[in-house]
This record gives sequence, C-alpha cells and structure tokens, in this order.
Amino acid sequence: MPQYKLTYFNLRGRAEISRYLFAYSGKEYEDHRIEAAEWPKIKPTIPFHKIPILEVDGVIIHQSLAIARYLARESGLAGHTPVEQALADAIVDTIDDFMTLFPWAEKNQDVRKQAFDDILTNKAPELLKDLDTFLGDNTWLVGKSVTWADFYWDVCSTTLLSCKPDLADNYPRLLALRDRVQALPAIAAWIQKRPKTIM
Ligand SMILES: N[C@@H](CCC(=O)N[C@@H](CS)C(=O)NCC(=O)O)C(=O)O
Repeated sequence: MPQYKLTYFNLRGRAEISRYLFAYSGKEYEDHRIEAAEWPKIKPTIPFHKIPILEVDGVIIHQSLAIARYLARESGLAGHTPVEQALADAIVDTIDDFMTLFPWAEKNQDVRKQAFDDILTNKAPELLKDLDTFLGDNTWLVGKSVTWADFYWDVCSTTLLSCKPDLADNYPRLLALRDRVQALPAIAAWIQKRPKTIM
C-alpha cells in the first residue's frame, strides 16, 4: 500500500472530496492540515505553489480534482465504463465551475457578502435545476452505483447550504442524494469524526 500524505489548510474546501475518497476506500493516509500562518513559509517549497497536494510515496500530485480523480480510479469510484467516467468527470467539472465563481479569498467582507448573495440567489438556481434534471429519479448521478460525482455534490452542497440553508429546498431529489451519500457507513463515520471547520 503506498504512503499517502494529503496537505491542505484546516478546512474542508478543496481537500474534502479526497478525504471522502480515502474514507470510503478505507485507505490509510496522513491528513496534514497547515495553519494559515505557516503557509507563506511553505508555499515556495510546493510545486505550483497551491494546495491541496497529495504525496504518493513521495511523488507530489497537485490540483484537487486530479488528486480526487486518481483516488476515485484507484477505488472504483470513477465510473464503470469510459462513458460513465466521462459523465462523472463532466458533473464534477460542472459543479466545480460553479464553485469557482465565488470570491473565496476576498478579504473585504461587504464585497464578499454581496458577491456570495448574488451568486447564490441568481446563479445557483440554474445549476440546481440542471443537476436535478440530470439526476432525475436515479439513485446516483452516474450509472447504477455511487461515484465521486455524488461525493462532490455532497461536499460542495454542504458548503453552499452553510451559506444559504434553504438553497435546495425546491430540489428534494438533490437533498435525498445528499442523504444517501451521508448514510454510506464510511462517509457517515468520517463526517462524525472530521474536524469541525467553517468551510
Ligand atoms: N485549481 C486548484 C486551485 C488550488 C487553490 O487555489 N488553492 C488555494 C486554496 S483553496 C491556495 O493554495 N491558496 C493559497 C495561495 O494561493 O497562496 C485546485 O483545485 O487544486
């Protein structure tokens, strides 16, 4: 079994999808969380200077979705056919396109709040409607079993709902999908034990 070390801030953020994948697969890993104050010293030492990174036996992989896709493939959660894999990738990218609209690093709280309110009020409905249509009455977003696309929906919607709790009230099927992901025993155990962080 390779030695895995996942480095990120003490946040769910862009590392949580990989933490879900580790939890689900039962693979041991080091969940290395750095303090914001340490970051300026660490940043120059990291290839491409962004986190998360995953070290696999010392090899450094960057980009959160490349890391997660690698872990999903290793654990049979990337989709069972090339078409399912492409669909799972597409759903993850669609959710990620939306998540990257938010000015996460904005320091001015008024500017930040205004931008968040605008995106949650005016842009989220289209994403939710499209995801709901895509899911339909299926149990999982892609294929007949859970994939990392379902995990990504749960991880990202947890953050979105923490900003606007009634965001998905009109989409009971999307909320039920969250419940199904969170009821998977390994995910339920992880959610129970993970550090409580704002994002
Ligand atoms: N597309 C990259 C984005 C990585 C990224 O922007 N990471 C942020 C934290 S979420 C970071 O390293 N910020 C510190 C900095 O830029 O100095 C990914 O998904 O990994």
